[in-house]
Amino acid sequence: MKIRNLFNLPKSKYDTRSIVQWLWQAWRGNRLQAMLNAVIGLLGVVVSLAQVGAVQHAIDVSTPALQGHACSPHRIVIAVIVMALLMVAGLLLTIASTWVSNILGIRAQNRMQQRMLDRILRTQWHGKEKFHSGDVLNRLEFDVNNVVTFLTETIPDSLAVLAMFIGAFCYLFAMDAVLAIVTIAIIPVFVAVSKIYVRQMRRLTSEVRSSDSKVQSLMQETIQHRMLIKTLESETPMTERLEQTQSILRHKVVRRTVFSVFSNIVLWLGFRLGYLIAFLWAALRMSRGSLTFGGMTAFLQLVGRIQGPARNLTKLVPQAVSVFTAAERLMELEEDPLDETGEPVRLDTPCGIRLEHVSYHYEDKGREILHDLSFDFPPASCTAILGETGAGKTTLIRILLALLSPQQGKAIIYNNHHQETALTPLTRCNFAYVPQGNTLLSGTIRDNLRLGRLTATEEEMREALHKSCADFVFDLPDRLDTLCSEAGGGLSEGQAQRIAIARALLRQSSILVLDEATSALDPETERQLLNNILADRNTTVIFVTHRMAVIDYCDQTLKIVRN
Ligand SMILES: Nc1ncnc2c1ncn2[C@@H]1O[C@H](COP(=O)(O)OP(=O)(O)OP(=O)(O)O)[C@@H](O)[C@H]1O
Repeated sequence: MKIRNLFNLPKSKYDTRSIVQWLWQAWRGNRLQAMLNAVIGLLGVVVSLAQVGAVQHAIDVSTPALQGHACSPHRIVIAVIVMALLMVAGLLLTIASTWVSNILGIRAQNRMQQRMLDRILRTQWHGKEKFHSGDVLNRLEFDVNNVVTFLTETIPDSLAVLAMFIGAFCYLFAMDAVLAIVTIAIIPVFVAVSKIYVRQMRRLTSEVRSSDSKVQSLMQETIQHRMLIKTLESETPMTERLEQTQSILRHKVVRRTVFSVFSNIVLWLGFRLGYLIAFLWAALRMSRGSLTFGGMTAFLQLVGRIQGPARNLTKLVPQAVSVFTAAERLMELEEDPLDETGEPVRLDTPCGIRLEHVSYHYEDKGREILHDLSFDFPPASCTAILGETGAGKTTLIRILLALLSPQQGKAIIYNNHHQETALTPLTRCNFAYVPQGNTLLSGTIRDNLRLGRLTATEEEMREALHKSCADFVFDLPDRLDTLCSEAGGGLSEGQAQRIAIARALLRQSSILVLDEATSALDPETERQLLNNILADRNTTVIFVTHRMAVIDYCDQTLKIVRN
């Protein structure tokens, strides 16, 4: 029977086999931690069962009736020393387990987050994001944590738990077979009940997870647009919206908690009942003289050591189900194909671009944004792309940068040395791009410039800043080490734009694409900047612009007309 049917999981787009394969791959990356946890867990079982034997032995050697003569203090002391050594061993194992969980745990989680983030960054892009960024963050944080904890702690711990269960059962069986069977007789009932439990818990947990994602998405978007919200005087509506979203989450958490408390009470009653039965049985045997006092103590400890693992094993099922949910949520992030990989194709400068009958429409929109467009951007030329808003200028830029590929026609990069090739992600190295708006990241100005070229020297940064009319950086108290907050916070729009242009210049690419990149500059600075950029006749420059000042500098224009 399929696992999904067994646990009544809702239909998913991934089959059980692919989820298990995905989890297996994830496990392979964290083998060391999982194995260490398993070894520590198994040693813990050995120590724990040895403790039972040691206590039994210590009590028995201290009981005169059993010894038939006065007890030897020497033997009692040795028995207690053995108990103490086993306690120390238990403590050392607990320390080792905490160390492995915390130190190696955070490493394993970081590794998986890095891998996922890298995958997301290299995924093909189709014009807009599939998931809300808050939702993606929620998955990268909680679902990754869930998967890593399950693979590196829960599964190895379960091995130890199983070993403890079997070891304690055998020990008890050797002492009293009937009692051992009575102790585990309740397990089939648990398995039957846990099926109903899992179904309900799975539904409640997935509702809580998706509400949690919504709360995080709302908070993230609110903080991101704090300025806008202030200017719209929408602080109260936004807080109220958060309260509404959170109240749904609270309601779902309450429902899940009520269900979980109820299940725990039922579980607790079952285990207590089992314990009382075991106690009664052992007490009766002791009263008849067929069980020593040490034996009675061992009995009770062993019942605990059977019931504890049994309880933990029952928890494994809902945990496994929740890991399946987490794995599916992470697999969704890896669903889209990767960009083409390989050696970047860098052509000798200057390069041009030829569009041959290019047509493009976004996947979910029927309207053709670009229709049968043919155009030549010759090497070392300067072109202005014009067009009314929404006509498709940015779409065309995305095609040049190979972020989108046309459904029809060809987009080719070429040079005067007869090199030419179709535009692909591998030809992106020939481009430097300055997008619309403020695109600086948090960190220093130097950090932002290094995104243009990691190896850029201070002198090269100075030169690029000078070319982009951003000499003001050297008048700031911390110069290149001036800290910007998110989206270049702390700088004016025009200052951020000029640093973004310097960052693009540092790429030293043969084609420079600027999307409304001078919109926040005063006419004099804009003129100076255009002169500086166009002085390099090895660079092909493409402006998307509505500004006459820019158009006047260009050799040709391309007007995109709305279809
Ligand atoms: N990811 C997308 N999915 C579907 N349609 C899109 C997507 N991105 C843009 N569009 C649509 O494509 C059309 C062209 O958009 P584009 O951003 O290229 O226009 P634009 O000329 O750059 O506009 P503006 O001057 O306002 O920036 C618009 O009608 C827009 O609604």
